[in-house]
Amino acid sequence: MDHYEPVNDPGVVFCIGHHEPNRSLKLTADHVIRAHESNYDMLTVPITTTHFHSRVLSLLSSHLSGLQLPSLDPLGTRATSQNTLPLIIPPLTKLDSNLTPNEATSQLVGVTSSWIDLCSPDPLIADLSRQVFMLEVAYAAFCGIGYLLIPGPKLHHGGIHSEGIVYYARAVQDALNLGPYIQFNIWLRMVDNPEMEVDNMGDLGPFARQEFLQAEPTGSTKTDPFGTWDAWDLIRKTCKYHSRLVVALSMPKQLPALCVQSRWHSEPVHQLTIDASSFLKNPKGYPVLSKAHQAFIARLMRLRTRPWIILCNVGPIPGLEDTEEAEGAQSQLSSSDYPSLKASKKHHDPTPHLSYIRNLQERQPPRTPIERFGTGYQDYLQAPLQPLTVNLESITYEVFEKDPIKYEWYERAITKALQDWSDQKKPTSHPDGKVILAVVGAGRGPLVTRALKASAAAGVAIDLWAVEKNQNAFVLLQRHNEDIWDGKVSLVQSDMRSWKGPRVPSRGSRDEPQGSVDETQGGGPDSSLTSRTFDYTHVDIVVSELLGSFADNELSPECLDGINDLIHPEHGISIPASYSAHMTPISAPKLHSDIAHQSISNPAAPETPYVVMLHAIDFLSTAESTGTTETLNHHSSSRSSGGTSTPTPATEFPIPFVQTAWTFSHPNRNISPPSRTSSTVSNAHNVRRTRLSFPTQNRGVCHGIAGYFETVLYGDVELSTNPVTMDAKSATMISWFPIYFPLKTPLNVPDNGEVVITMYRQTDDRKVWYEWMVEVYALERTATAAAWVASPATTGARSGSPGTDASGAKSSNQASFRRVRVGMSELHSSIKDGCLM
Ligand SMILES: C[S@@+](CC[C@H](N)C(=O)[O-])C[C@H]1O[C@@H](n2cnc3c(N)ncnc32)[C@H](O)[C@@H]1O
Repeated sequence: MDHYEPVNDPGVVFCIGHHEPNRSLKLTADHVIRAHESNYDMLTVPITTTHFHSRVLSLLSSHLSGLQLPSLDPLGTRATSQNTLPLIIPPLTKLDSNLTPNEATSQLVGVTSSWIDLCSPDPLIADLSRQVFMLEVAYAAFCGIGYLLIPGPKLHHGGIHSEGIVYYARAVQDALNLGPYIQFNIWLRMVDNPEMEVDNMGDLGPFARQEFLQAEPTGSTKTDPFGTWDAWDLIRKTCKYHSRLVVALSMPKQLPALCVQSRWHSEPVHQLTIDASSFLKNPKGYPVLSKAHQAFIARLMRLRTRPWIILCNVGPIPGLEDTEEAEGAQSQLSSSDYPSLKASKKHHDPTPHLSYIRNLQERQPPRTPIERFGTGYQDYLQAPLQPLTVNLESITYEVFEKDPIKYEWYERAITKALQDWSDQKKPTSHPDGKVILAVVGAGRGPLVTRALKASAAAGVAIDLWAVEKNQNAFVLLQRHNEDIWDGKVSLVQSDMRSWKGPRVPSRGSRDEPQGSVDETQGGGPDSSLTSRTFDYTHVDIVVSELLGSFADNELSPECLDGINDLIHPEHGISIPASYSAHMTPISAPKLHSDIAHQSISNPAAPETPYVVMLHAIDFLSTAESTGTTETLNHHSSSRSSGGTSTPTPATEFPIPFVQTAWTFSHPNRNISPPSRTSSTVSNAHNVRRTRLSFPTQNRGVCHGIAGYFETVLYGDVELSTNPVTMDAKSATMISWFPIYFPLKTPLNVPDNGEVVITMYRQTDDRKVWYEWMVEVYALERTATAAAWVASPATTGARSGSPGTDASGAKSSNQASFRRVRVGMSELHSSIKDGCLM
């Protein structure tokens, strides 16, 4: 069970900014106040002016006019001294920027020039662009600008596609050092659509010399859904997942497929820019967003760090821009778009886009119970609890006890078990015919209360025992026994593994009244107070809740082994009857970045499984159909948040492919008897290993493995944190967050590939730990079926991979595929932080 403190739901407040690309004002504190009065939270400001732009263009043009045509040298390179003759831009002058450090600066988002081309294949243009960029970053840093909006890399240069991104990334890396207090927002489109990448008058891109451009196209001219994400991935990798490097995402009029939306949802999107052209018109002519856009915004707004919304080209802020500029901007809207001022002055809204977004803020869907409960815990890494070795605090138990589902389900399971016991007329271990029920690991006693209720509901008498090793919690158990349970419970303060079992009156003395008894470790009912004699007997029903986020990671198997022999050998049952660990590979850039930074001081950080409320993640292996925006439109109401809710085809989430790693069942009738040659009991039967194959549809990066659990309490009463089954089995249960097994070095995953996870549960009879390793395969189409055909590893898998046939071979139109390993992690091990038994 996980531990976190719930906090009150603060509600969703949008932070909204205004972007005017041609803003030429010298912004002062008064302007910012004006913007606030209009209900905007912040404004963007260009770092440099058109004067600076003109100055750079004239420099370039006079430089080019004096240059010879770039030629290859005898060694075949164009990187010669002649061709790379630098052009140095002199420092900024007062006419080059309208920005002045003042009280308003902290409310401004600086925008660097979009007319540069850091990716240019022409070294002259790329270097000139780099200088412009650096001058702007340095001046923004000097002025105290905290946030910079950096237009994303230009991906298409004649026939060359996505080749210069590394130069862009290198420049950003330098900029991060130049502006040590600036957050750099790389402004990206959601998909790479070459048609959207148009050059404007004065852009440096078209000045690239023909000799550096390739005649023959190397890249596709089609839209690449993951093209801009690929560019981002390269930039942030070059910059080592820098915490001040984030995404400003431009939301297009037509949203891309859900798999692309999900990818961006997992990235650090700190700004969401919405152009006036992305709005639709409602019947009254007012700007509105489509249901799909609303759903995507709602999804982003549930993240721990909500993006700011920047409205672009939506007309002036009233009273801020001069009339000419205002008219220019407004002219983008046709006159029929809005009721004319004359016609309906009373209803005129000078900022209709802003009003709409503010209205959207009010209409944000309510948070799910787990979101409310876990506010502030999204993507927050926690070490798993070790309740076996550490005594929990009362507040921790109090948090557990707030779960609206778990205890209810336990009560149902116990009631059913008692009813079945009675219906099947099974003999009991108590001489009076009562069913002997023991809650082991009783904590502060909520399951004890539920067991008493279940007994009353089923009409089956029980002899109830509660075993707890936490001496502090035991005080409360004693108090509850007196105040709430009428002394009906026999309490045992002991580690369950050394409990000798319940004691019942000997057959001959069973008519004597039985009172409540307190038992300390190894002891029994205080028989000196009565004339009764007692015998040890079996437990009929053992109830425990010792589960962790990955089922067995809080050592439930080892604890329950300790009382295995106490459970009646024929009729005895355990609630839970079984539990299983489940997993799936994920992309989790935020978690990777946090762990990478932690590992500077703690080298074991990437070899530790963490409990974490997964939000900003993307499932790499999903069911084949990832849905469309249409689906999203139709079902925008049936949603909940992040990776923790159950996606169905009717929701906004692609369905993850989650597989079972292994299972434990209790009582375990297969434990081998203790060795005669050794005093220690072997734990070898609790070792597990698995190797599971996960098909991946879209390229991405695997940062680690998400782990979940399912448990059968009794019969059809089950609990689940598995995103695929949790809604059906135990919707709104809040007790557990998933577990996350990180990879030290993220692995790139190709389109239509496979991720294979090998995982061990290891033990040395003193502690338990996990080992994990990930391999990535590309599936190569082979000409004939004679080649070795893919046979995904599925040992231990409960179900086959989507897209694989019964034999495990990928098949499509008779084509065969060969698996080629393209990446492999090291074998990670949590042995240093293993769970002590
Ligand atoms: C996750 S808490 C559950 C507490 C309570 N049953 C509930 O559901 O709220 C697990 C409890 O088991 C206790 N525990 C763990 N291992 C134990 C052991 N070997 N013997 C006795 N108690 C144990 C812990 O001290 C803790 O109180």
